Amino acid sequence: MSERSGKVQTVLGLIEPDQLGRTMTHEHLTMAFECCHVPPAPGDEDLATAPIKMKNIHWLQQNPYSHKENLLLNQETEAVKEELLCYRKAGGGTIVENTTTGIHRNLPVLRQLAKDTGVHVLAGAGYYVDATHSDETKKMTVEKLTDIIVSEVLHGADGTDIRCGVIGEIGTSWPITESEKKVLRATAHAQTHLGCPVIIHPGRNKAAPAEAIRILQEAGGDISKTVMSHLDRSIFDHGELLEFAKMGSYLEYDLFGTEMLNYTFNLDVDMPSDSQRVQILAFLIKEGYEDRLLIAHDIHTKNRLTKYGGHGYSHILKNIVPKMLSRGITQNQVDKILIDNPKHWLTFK
Ligand SMILES: CCC(=O)NCCS(=O)(=O)O
Repeated sequence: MSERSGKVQTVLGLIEPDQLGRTMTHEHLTMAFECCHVPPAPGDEDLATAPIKMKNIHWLQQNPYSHKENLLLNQETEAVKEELLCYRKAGGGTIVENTTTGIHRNLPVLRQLAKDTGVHVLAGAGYYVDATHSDETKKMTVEKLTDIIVSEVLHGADGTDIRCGVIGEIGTSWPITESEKKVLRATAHAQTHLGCPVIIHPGRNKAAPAEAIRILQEAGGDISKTVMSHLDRSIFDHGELLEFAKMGSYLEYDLFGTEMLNYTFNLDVDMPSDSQRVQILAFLIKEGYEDRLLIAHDIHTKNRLTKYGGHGYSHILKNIVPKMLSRGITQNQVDKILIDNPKHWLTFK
């Protein structure tokens, strides 16, 4: 048994699982997303370079990835700190910060935010999608990748002594690349060694979540302690969703607050509204999955912050929970989704 067994590892050290409280299992507090810039539509070039102003907010919400400055959440630490204080006031306890290598993880900033706000923050080990893997990363063996991920959890990451409390978000594209497959196998090996929580970012295809789970499974990963993120934009057919749910991972709806007409990363996808997300949660609860559901906002661009007219980190607590209750989801089920399920996922075996 390790010192982590039965505990949760935050950026300020180990805590008891009961200390977590209400938990957003997929957020970013500081990161940069230049890797995923989408050129603006013809005619929108001026909007894409204009300073962020009230009159441009709607365009920004519809085209968040076409404005380079909007992709730099790491410039907004003061605003994020204010938001975390509001999150605490609204009853929030913990944030799982999913920034991994490739999108500018900054552990000292996470530690300072946790100290300044009293919100428990967990950091993520491992690597984002292939497009951000360095040449050095791409050349690594599964064994080397495993050693690095294990060390990020046991000793600290990025040259600091700040330890990660989850592996992920581990990035995958569609189709999953060879480098991403190695990282998935290393994730499974590290999880076997550590007994820790894992969280996966699937490629933008309905087959992507199951394929990532199969690779983890074949490498010995513990799927019952693994979260599949971004199901909001991945699997739409209810039958296919239930087939995926049977594989046994946690099912995460983590794009609450994102309502856009054209999802520029995949124009075939109609991004659901928050009301539709609540309907899907109610459906999965009816089908017996209330112990496997997790929710979050996945804030990763400036426009999602209240400073820029966005919904902020408290949207779920302030607006979505009342909506869930009004749609027949019970308080006990809400508490499972926000408190009990995150607690079980985040506790080391
Ligand atoms: C780093 C943040 C991230 O990957 N968010 C997911 C966005 S999406 O793929 O669901 O559009």
